[in-house]
Amino acid sequence: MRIEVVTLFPEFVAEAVRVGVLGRAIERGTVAVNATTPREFATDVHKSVDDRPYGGGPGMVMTIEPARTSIRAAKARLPAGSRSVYLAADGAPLTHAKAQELAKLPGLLLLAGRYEGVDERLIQSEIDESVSIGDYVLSGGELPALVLIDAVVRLLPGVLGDEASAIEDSFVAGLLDWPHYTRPEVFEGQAVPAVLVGGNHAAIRRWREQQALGRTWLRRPDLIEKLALTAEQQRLLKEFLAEPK
Ligand SMILES: Nc1nonc1C(=O)NC1CCNCC1
Repeated sequence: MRIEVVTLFPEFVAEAVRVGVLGRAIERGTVAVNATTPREFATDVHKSVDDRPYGGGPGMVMTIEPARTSIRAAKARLPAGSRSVYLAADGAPLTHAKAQELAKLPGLLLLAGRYEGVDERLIQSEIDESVSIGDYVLSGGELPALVLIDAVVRLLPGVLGDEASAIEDSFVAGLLDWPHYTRPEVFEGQAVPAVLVGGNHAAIRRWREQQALGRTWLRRPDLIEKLALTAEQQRLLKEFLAEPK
């Protein structure tokens, strides 16, 4: 997969993707991430990329040019069938399902905006869809682009050492994750749940599913409502809720 990020801070993106799972996926050639700036296509002496908003109001707006030239140059480096995404607070939510959908594509163009936003005509002419990583406003689209890249790349074949860890991620089942523990087995008197050190894999799977169900019910009832829980899941959840906390 090839990913082109159009951003005013290409060095930030280039540095951030060099670490961890992303960095290894790039080294292996599973994914290529290239970041470029519209500023290299700016024709005025000040290398302008923004201007004041029509209608007044605070802040600045990213102008159509040179961003459009930059986007089109990036698209020319992407394979046919690639998709262009604008990271914006008013975009559609980034979900696991969306990440799975994007992970099937041969390439992605990610536009990371700054300022109040970008000229709407640029979005209309160059962008396939807008995506948001959450209902809050950030100072730039670079962190959202990096979040999207991480969520997508970890789903590519061979990227995760143990592919099961992506498949087992509770979000695949529409649930929050279960709690994780590692050594020491007892820390300041707090022991790891006995089931996890008992070696009974069926009991461990059951406990993890029960924890995922319980935590989702407590923290994200909106997710639970979307699920058609099996009779066994309903029983596990009822048992979880009956336990003294
Ligand atoms: N939340 C967000 N998910 O994606 N992008 C988000 C965001 O806040 N973008 C900023 C909005 C204001 N202009 C600079 C970019």
